[in-house]
Amino acid sequence: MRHIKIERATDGIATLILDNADGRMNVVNDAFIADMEAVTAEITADGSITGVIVTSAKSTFMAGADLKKLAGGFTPHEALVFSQRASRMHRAMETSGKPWVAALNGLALGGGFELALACHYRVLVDDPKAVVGLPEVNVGLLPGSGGTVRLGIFTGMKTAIDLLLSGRSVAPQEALALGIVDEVVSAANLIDRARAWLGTNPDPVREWDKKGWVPPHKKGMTVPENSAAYMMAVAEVARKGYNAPAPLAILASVFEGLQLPFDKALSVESKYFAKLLSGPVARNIIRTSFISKQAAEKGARRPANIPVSQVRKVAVLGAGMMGAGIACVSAAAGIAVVLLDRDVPTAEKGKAYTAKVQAKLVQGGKLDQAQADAILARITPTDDYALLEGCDLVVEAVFEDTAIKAETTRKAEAVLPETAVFGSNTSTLPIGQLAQASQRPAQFIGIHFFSPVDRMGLVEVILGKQTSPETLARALDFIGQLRKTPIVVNDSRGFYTSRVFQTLIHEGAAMLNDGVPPAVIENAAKAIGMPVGPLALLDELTVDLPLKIVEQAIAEDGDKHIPPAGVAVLRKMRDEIGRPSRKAGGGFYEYPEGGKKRLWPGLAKHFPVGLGYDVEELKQRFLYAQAMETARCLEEGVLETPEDADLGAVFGWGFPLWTGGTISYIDTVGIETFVAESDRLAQKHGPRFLPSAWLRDKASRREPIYPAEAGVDGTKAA
Ligand SMILES: NC(=O)c1ccc[n+]([C@@H]2O[C@H](COP(=O)([O-])OP(=O)(O)OC[C@H]3O[C@@H](n4cnc5c(N)ncnc54)[C@H](O)[C@@H]3O)[C@@H](O)[C@H]2O)c1
Repeated sequence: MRHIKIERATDGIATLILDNADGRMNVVNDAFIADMEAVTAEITADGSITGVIVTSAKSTFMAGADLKKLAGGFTPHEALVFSQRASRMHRAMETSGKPWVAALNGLALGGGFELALACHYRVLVDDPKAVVGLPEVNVGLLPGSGGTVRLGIFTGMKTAIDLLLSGRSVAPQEALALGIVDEVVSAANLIDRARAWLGTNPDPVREWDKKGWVPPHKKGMTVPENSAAYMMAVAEVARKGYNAPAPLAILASVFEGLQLPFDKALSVESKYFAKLLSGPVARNIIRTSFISKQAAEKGARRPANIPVSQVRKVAVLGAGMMGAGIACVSAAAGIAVVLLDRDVPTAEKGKAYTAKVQAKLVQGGKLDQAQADAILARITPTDDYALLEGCDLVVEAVFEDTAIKAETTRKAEAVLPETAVFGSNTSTLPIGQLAQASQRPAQFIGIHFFSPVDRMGLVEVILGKQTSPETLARALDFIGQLRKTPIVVNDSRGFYTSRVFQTLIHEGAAMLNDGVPPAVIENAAKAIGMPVGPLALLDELTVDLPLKIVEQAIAEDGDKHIPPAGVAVLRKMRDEIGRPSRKAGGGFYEYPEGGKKRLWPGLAKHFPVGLGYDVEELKQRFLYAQAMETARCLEEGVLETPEDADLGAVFGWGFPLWTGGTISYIDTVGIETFVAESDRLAQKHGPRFLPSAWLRDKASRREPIYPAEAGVDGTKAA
């Protein structure tokens, strides 16, 4: 047995020690299930064994399912077989005729906690890191090996729904209060307490396996608090506008499970699980937010054969909003930071941002004061370029102005070591253009952070034509030190994220011109899962910024991918109406002092509401506009991989995770449908939706953009 060790004691108690031979954590996969089936059969047949303790040799108990396996592509039948087998594994433990106790020595999540729930008793170590929970909803799934059924019985509908729909991790004391673990004890006492409970001669037959057991909510809808909790949860799911099918499947599985005989309930749960696992949403979420993300973080795009480097001293030029954030995350990663601005008070103000962030972490118990002080002490605010001596890498974050950026580049290079990498945090200016000011264009690169830097995990790396592979490797090593997720794109106007993101706001503005009520526009964007509506976004950005970008693009290459009607709306807001932004006192919204922002009623006069609109088509326009522009980026070589496209979309500008990202969205819709629907939208709304020959060609060959038939780890689908 490779993943489970069995120790037999003279008192008849067998201890199973989970110890995944292939990885850092215990996970549920075929190999583990096979081991567990064999060991359970052995225990059941062995009359000398009187009780079983399950614990782990790792620092955690068990993390859950092997996500690589789950993303591998399942048919509905394969998914059903997988779920039923895992369910049977737990049932075999539960009905072995011996009492089982889970001695949870660390975190137990997902499949790990389902295994614990299948034991007759659970003892959890009293350690803040030893959280328990069923987070499957976060990957578009439900716990499919008894989790929804047992949790429903243990806690009742309301708590089960709360835990399953939030997917939250529960700390030991709360787990005890909720009754999902039976004891919380110190690490030293864990096994003794498990053993002591077995010593009390517990009944190995669960109540639901006894004759005459009535499911707790057999009366179903007639139990008022049960049906009320269910209906309120359904309404809440609708209100939040979830697009993934998992929440509704979870609700149905718990609700129906509480009304059925136990094994029937498990089989219903398996069916819901199979539907989710064989559908595209779970696959998309897992692929982007786990598999591609981890690959990017482990250096998927890092040029090989270049020694791994480490930044010890970084210069951040410009201590404004972005520079302050970049200094903060660099110092927190243990890097010495020179934070330079035009004058010392401004640089000091930038440093104060780190003090504020660290103070919050100390307050929340995430950091102690000495650590916070050490982080702050790493930042040296200055206006003196001489201090840049010895910096391995620079991130320039001064105003978005080519001349100012050129001046800071020249001044910095005069002092920096010959080998230093120069990264610009520009969001729109082509890297090739900025590199003209550099004496060392091979060492010049775009390192584009997102705001707020300390909370946004993505960094878009932009390669100029002359950027060397070594510079790319060193930039990626730096991003790795900051524990952020990189994507790598090639130079062009707006690169990838800024270029595609603007299509959302221009589409929203065009809708206003079409006569769609502003509230409907905002709600349509939120209904697909965008975090903020386009009009609210425009108010935050100020209409000047997208206008400047689009006007330049139109002047240079007559951009046909931006709706002219949307551009006209932005111009009108700025030039005629005089409401360019929130900062300027108001834009599409008004911001009453002390009150909540609300859409500005004057919009109705300037943009009269038309006769009709189709909300589904509005949603489609938002999704298609962004997906189409991403496809163009891939076709033009701005993007090199669909993985970079999806990571940038989801983690850069908040494209809804349920889609997996803009390219996964096209593949999920189906490339032929995407092209046909785009043609329809183009006819109705303009050439920005027209598919290119490249897309049409793929559609004619029914060739998805992600490599066909390959699992996400490169293996053939199971
Ligand atoms: N704001 C965002 O969300 C965001 C996101 C990604 C990238 N960016 C890019 O990051 C850069 C900075 O943006 P920001 O939002 O932090 O701007 P900001 O206006 O908040 O900060 C810019 C800072 O640069 C300083 N500065 C200006 N000229 C200087 C000079 N000659 N020498 C030294 N310091 C100088 C200013 O004093 C100011 O503190 C821009 O290129 C912007 O496009 C911004």
